[in-house]
Amino acid sequence: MEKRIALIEGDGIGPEILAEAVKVLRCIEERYGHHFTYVPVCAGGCAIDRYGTSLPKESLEACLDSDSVLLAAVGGPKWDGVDPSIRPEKALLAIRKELGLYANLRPARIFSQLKHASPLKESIVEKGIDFMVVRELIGGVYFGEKKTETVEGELRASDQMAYSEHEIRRIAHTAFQTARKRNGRVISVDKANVLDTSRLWRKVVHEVAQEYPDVSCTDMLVDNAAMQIVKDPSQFDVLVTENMFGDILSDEASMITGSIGLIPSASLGESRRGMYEPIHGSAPDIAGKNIANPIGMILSAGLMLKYAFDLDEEQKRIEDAVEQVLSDGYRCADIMEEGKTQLSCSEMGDQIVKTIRTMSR
Ligand SMILES: NC(=O)C1=CN([C@@H]2O[C@H](COP(=O)(O)OP(=O)(O)OC[C@H]3O[C@@H](n4cnc5c(N)ncnc54)[C@H](O)[C@@H]3O)[C@@H](O)[C@H]2O)C=CC1
Ligand SMILES: CC(C)CC(=O)C(=O)O
Ligand SMILES: [Mg+2]
Repeated sequence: MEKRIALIEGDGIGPEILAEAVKVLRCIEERYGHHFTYVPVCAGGCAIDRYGTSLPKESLEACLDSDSVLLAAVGGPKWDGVDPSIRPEKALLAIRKELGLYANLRPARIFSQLKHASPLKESIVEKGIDFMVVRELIGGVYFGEKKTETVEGELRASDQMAYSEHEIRRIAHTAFQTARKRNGRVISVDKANVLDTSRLWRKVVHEVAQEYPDVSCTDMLVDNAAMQIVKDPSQFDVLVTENMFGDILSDEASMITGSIGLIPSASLGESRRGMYEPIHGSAPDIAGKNIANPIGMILSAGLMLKYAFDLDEEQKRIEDAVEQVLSDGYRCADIMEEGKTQLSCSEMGDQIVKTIRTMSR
């Protein structure tokens, strides 16, 4: 199989973790006889430094010309002072929007080997943590009109939060279809006691629910959802929500599995071309030290093989190798426990590659 993969390493730990994902992909190519062409794409803070803008036209075109995009992370304090219109994060938002990637699937599943890495009590973890956050990705407050103006002698800023029915309907379908392949339970999270956007969200989700009589659908207010995720995560199967709530709740959900560094994501739209990205950011506090956990990035590459290229067996091989490495007692610093062997970012990549090579097909 021949495929073009746009690689966006971005900033902070981005280059370190993406290098490990590419190592793993090259190993998969070798073992399964595929041929992937890797196209480095400059976006984020590094593009501001080089070209004066976080998403040069050529970079967006390279993403549009690819079969899939693999993105590490963008941003960092170095660019906090730049004009908001060219911030590193703007590049990420623009790629998602231009590629029409309205659905961001963020799994929250605890590896059995990492039960002690969860900050939750053992009695809660034992009940199980395995749910999917289905986050709307190209609407809501991140994309609404922004304004900072002087009103009556003081600055006033506003960000508009808006949703149209079709934007809610399509993500609701994604959630119900996802639930059908899982345990048939959708919890829709909103703030319908306060927000008009949430009241519309609820109405449309309920309409779509009628088309999926085999899937249960309940509503939960977002403040309660934030609490329920730590109180009893086993109640969730598919959690569907709007863009900002999903951004926040998925970071929370990641931590109860041990670390944000473990969680991959798939950003999908109508076309086959999606973007695959770990859910964390550029982690400037640990950048350049070779200590970041590359597992979320590597599992994102795995999701790309499955969703973009239908390479289910290859994806499974990567996931199995990650589990094997954890069973063998290897850990990165973020999930390190007594009695285990601590690996650097690049050593973790090497160990996963070595394990893929030694596993029988
Ligand atoms: N998709 C993206 O490109 C995203 C970019 N960002 C940007 O990243 C920058 C930093 O944001 P923060 O709020 O600090 O969030 P962050 O997710 O980068 O880091 C939060 C904490 O998690 C740790 N962490 C993150 N990934 C890790 C990994 N793979 N292994 C071990 N530890 C890891 C970091 O060291 C830090 O302590 C900001 O500029 C932000 O805008 C934030 C979220 C998503
Ligand atoms: C950096 C942002 C644009 C969004 C974010 O935090 C995320 O998608 O996880
Ligand atoms: Mg986030």
